[in-house]
Amino acid sequence: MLLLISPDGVEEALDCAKAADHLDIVDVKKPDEGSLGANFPWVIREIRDAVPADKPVSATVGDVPYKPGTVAQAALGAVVSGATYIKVGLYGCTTPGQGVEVMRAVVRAVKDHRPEALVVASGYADAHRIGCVNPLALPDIAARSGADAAMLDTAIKDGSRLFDHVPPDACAEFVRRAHAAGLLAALAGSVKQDDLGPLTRIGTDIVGVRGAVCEGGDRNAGRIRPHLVAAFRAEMRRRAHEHAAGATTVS
Ligand SMILES: O=C[C@H](O)COP(=O)(O)O
Repeated sequence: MLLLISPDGVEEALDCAKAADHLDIVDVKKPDEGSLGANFPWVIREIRDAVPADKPVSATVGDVPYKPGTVAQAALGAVVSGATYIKVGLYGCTTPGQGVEVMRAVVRAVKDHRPEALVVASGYADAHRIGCVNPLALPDIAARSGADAAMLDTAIKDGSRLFDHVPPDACAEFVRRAHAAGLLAALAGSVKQDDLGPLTRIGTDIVGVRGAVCEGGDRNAGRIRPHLVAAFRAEMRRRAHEHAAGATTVS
């Protein structure tokens, strides 16, 4: 499982760079503009320059409306600025068809510019609270649009967590559908160390985290701390070994 960490700007990205050995993807966002709030192009560029070259930079394009043209242009902005994972939160899409339309436009805009960039279609585990597309529809939306990964995060950051809205069995089904379509499965949403057991067991490819690696577990007032990133990674390793040992015992 890869670890994606979301700093809110250059200063936190520098702290991520100090913990670079313990993380896999640096995800640029602007949390005060929403769960998948988009940051400025120059911030993406600065962060790209600040983190080691072998660490991919991801950028969120926003909690986007159902406006394929607008979103495609924003996605191009993110990839031109140096991001190689482009994440789109389908906030304003109420049907899978709308999600596919937006994501097809994004995939074309991104891949015309940089074919090897990865496009991530993200939905929300708490979709029922905001009226957007069902979380389990995301793998199909991603597959039909030519995206590379399906993701879930929470839209409302009020302390409720991924598993409060989409329990582990349903997340397992999400991962199964993503893998069946040849996609990566990414999960996030106030994930804590305690969630790493189930996330590992169900075969999650990427776990996205912010609050759990901020001081005080506070994604808004706390800052990302390298030692918390290291501790989170250590727990990921422990869970991975435990899971591998269990699999060996069973087989
Ligand atoms: O993409 C990951 C998100 O930023 C997760 O943030 P969170 O762990 O504070 O919910």
